[in-house]
Amino acid sequence: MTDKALTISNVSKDRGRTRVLQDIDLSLRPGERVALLGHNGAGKSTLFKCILGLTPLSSGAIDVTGAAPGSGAARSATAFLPESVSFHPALTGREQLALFARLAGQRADIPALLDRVGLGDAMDRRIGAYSKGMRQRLGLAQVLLGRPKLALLDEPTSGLDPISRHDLYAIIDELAGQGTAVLIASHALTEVEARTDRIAILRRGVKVADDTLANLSDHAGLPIRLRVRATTDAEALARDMGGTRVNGVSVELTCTPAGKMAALRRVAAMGDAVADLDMIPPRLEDLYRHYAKEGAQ
Ligand SMILES: Nc1ncnc2c1ncn2[C@@H]1O[C@H](COP(=O)(O)OP(=O)(O)OP(=O)(O)O)[C@@H](O)[C@H]1O
Repeated sequence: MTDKALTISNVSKDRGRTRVLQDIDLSLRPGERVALLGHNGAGKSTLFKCILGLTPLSSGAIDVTGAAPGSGAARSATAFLPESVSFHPALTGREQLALFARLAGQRADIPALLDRVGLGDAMDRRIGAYSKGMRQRLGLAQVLLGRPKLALLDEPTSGLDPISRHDLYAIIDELAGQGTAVLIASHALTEVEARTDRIAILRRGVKVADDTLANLSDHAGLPIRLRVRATTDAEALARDMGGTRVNGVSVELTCTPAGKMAALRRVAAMGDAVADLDMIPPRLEDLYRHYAKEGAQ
C-alpha cells in the first residue's frame, strides 16, 4: 500500500532518437495540488500520456495509487481533463454525463453535478451549442463524477473568462479537499502561483525545480524589491538611500532575502522622509524565468 496518489520514479522517454523526458522523479500525496510548468515542448503532455498509460516508458516506473499506468485500477482512480475537451455535439450536457456515469458504473445526481459546474441552466441544451468554456465545465463535471484519487488537468483554464477561471479553481480546491491529488499543466503562472501547493518545472524533458513557492524563492535567491514613497522629496531620498527613482514620487531598492531586515532598518532610519513602503517579493514569473532558463538549477 502506498501513501502517494502518484509516484514517478526515474522516468525517461525517447521519441525516436530524441529523449523527451529524462530521469523524472515526481510524487503527489492525496489532496496535493501541484503545478507542472514548462515551455512549449518541455514534455508536460508526454508526462501526462505516460501517467495515463497511453505511451510506454523507455525506462523508470510510474505508480498510480499502487497500480500500473493504464491498468483497470489506475484508470478508475484517474481523471484526465485535456486542454481541448470534445464531446458528442448532438447530446445534451445531461445526456453526455449520464452516459459517462453509466459507462463508469457510477450512480450520481447528474443535475446537481451540472449545477455545481455552472451548467444548471444549460444542461438540456445540445453540446454542439456550448461555448469552449461550457465544454470545459462539462469536462470538469466528468472529472468530479469519477471521484478520482488523481486528476490530471491540462491547461484547464485556457480560453476561460476570469470568472470561469475563478470558479474552476474553486472546484479544483474542492477536489483536493476531498483527497484528490491534482496535477495541473499550465502556462498561466499568476493563477497557479495562488492556487497550488507545489510547483514542478520541466526544461527540455528534465525536472529543474520541484518545491513550494517559498522554498523555490529562497533557493533562487532572487532580489526582493522595496518600493519607498517619499513624503516630499524623492530625489533626496534616492540620493540618501541609493536606488532608482520610479514614478516621480518613489524610490526602488533591491535586497537579497538575507539582507531584507537590514534594508528595512535603513528605510526606517529615514524617518518622516518616508511616507509609505511596499515590499515586492519575486513572483512566480521571475522564478519561472530563473529556473527554466538554460544553465540554471
Ligand atoms: N507523437 C510524438 N512523436 C514524436 N515526438 C513527439 C510526439 N509528441 C511529442 N513529441 C515531442 O516531445 C517533446 C515534448 O512534447 P510535449 O507535447 O510533451 O510538450 P509540452 O510540454 O506538453 O508542450 P506544450 O506546452 O506545447 O503543450 C517535443 O519535442 C515534441 O516535439
